[in-house]
Amino acid sequence: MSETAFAMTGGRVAYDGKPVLRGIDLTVHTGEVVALLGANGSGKSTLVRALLGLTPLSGGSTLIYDRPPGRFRDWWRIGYVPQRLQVGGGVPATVREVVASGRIARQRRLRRTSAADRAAVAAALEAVRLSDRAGDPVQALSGGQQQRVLIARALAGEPDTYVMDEPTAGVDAETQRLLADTLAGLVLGGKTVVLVAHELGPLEPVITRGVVIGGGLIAHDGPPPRPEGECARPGHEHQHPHAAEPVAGPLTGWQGEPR
Ligand SMILES: Nc1ncnc2c1ncn2[C@@H]1O[C@H](COP(=O)(O)OP(=O)(O)OP(=O)(O)O)[C@@H](O)[C@H]1O
Repeated sequence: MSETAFAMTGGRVAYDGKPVLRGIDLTVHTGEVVALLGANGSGKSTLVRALLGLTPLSGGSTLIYDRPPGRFRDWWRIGYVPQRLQVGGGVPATVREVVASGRIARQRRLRRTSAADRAAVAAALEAVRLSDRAGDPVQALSGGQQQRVLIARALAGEPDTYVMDEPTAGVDAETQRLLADTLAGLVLGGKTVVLVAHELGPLEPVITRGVVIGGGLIAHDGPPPRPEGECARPGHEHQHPHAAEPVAGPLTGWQGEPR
C-alpha cells in the first residue's frame, strides 16, 4: 500500500501580509510523479518550500510522511533541488563537494564517509555527465551546469522522494533528455517526485499528475497536460497557444487554462 509522502490541508502562506497561497489541499502518495504548474509568481516555489517546512504556513497544516516538518527526522528520504544554487560567498566549493553534501543526511546515521558514499557521489556525477568537472569550483560552471550539480546533489543522497524546483530551468535540450531518462529510472524504482515546471518537455511521459496553481489555489489537479494527445482528440475544439509548438513547447496555454 502506498504511503503518504506529503499532505497539506488548507495550506496558507502570506508574505508581508499579502496572501500567496490561500488554502491548498494537496496529498502526494508514494510513487506519484507530480508536476506543479502555473504562471510566474503563482506560488509554485512557495508551495514546494512550504511542503518541506522551509516556508512557514500562516494557516492550515502540512505533513511529511505523517509528521509535521518540525518533527520529521528522516531527511535522508528527501532530495530537494532548489531553484538555484546558493553558493556561500567566498567559499570555493568544488563540484564534488557540493554533490557529496547530498550525503550528509545519510552520513549522520553512518557517521563517516564510506565507500558507499563515494560510489553514490560518483554515480550522481556520471548521471548528470559532470564527472570530468568534479574538481572544478562550482562557481566556474555555467548556470545550466550548476543546475545539474544540484540535481546530482539530490541523486547522491539516494532519497526515495524528490522535490525539484524547476530542475530543467536553463538546461539545454540534451540535458533535459538526460534528466528525463534519469527521472524515468527513478520512477521505475518506485521513487516519488514532485517537480515544478514551466515546460515539461521530455519529462512529460514520466509525469503522472498535473497540479496547476492559480489565484493562490489549486486550479486543476488531475491528468498531466498532454498537448498533442488532448488536442488531437475528437471534440477538442478550443485552440491552445502552444498548439502549433512541438511537445517540448511551453505550457503557457495550460497555466492559465485549467480544465
Ligand atoms: N521571500 C519572499 N518575500 C516576499 N515575497 C515573496 C517571497 N518569495 C516569493 N514571494 C512572492 O510570492 C509570489 C509567489 O512566488 P513564487 O516564487 O512562489 O512563485 P512561482 O510560481 O514559483 O514563480 P516562478 O514561476 O516565477 O518561479 C510572488 O509574487 C513573489 O514575488
